[in-house]
Amino acid sequence: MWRNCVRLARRGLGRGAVLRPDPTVSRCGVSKDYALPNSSWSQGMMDLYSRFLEMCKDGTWKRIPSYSNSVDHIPGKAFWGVHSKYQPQLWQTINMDTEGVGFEYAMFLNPSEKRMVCLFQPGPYLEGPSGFAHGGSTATIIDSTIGSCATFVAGRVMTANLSINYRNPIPLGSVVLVDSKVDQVEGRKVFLSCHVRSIDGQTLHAEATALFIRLDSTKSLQQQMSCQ
Ligand SMILES: CCCCCCCCCCCCCCCC(=O)SCCNC(=O)CCNC(=O)[C@H](O)C(C)(C)COP(=O)(O)OP(=O)(O)OC[C@H]1O[C@@H](n2cnc3c(N)ncnc32)[C@H](O)[C@@H]1OP(=O)(O)O
Repeated sequence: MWRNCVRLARRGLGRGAVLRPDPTVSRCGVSKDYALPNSSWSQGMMDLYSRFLEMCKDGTWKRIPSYSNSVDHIPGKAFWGVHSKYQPQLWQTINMDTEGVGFEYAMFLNPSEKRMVCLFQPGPYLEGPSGFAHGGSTATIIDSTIGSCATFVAGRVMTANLSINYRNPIPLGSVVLVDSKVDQVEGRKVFLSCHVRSIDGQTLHAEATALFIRLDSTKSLQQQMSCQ
């Protein structure tokens, strides 16, 4: 399957094909959960996913679907994306319409530990150095995982600072675990840290720290930004 994805990706790129959002989702607004197993997932990704699903059974962990923002999972919090006309497209941009070529991922939240993990399998469209994930895609998945974690703790947040040390390149098609947690909350500031490791835990691919700032919950993002 992985070889097929690479071939498909290369063919598509060769013809200058443009990936489009899934029309069934963007046109009628029906949400599709992209953070679910598909045929592009490797055995390692499937095994890890099953392990976390198992841990969801006693309520320790909670699976975060792709189609709804993590804010949606916090009781009493408003849906962050409701003010944005672009919200329905966000997930397709991230996951693309062809399985396996972009960001394949699944997120799980541990509320009591204020921890969010992301199982991440980068596809060929994310290539930076030959055969490895582009650093920007690693930054994206880190920011999204840490951001979801901060969102769970503080509600509507934005990244103010993200500092990443890249330790070892991530091979395309491999599976890594992005493990983030909240370290401290000071007023509107949420400090977090994150490690990206291979699934056997032997390779540290990246480590990061981040500062997120909580936004005014009574304003839409657009109102918030136009006030500055
Ligand atoms: C791929 C698979 C996806 C999976 C799917 C999951 C989806 C899950 C989605 C949810 C997760 C979203 C994750 C993405 C999140 C972004 O990508 S956000 C986009 C990137 N970030 C931005 O564009 C932010 C741009 N900056 C800003 O808008 C504003 O500077 C901010 C950050 C909102 C802060 O502005 P403000 O509210 O006016 O706050 P301000 O008064 O300036 O600062 C408050 C305090 O923070 C401090 N501060 C502010 N900035 C900084 C800084 N950079 N460094 C240090 N201190 C700072 C200030 O000094 C101040 O401190 P005190 O004086 O109170 O001690």
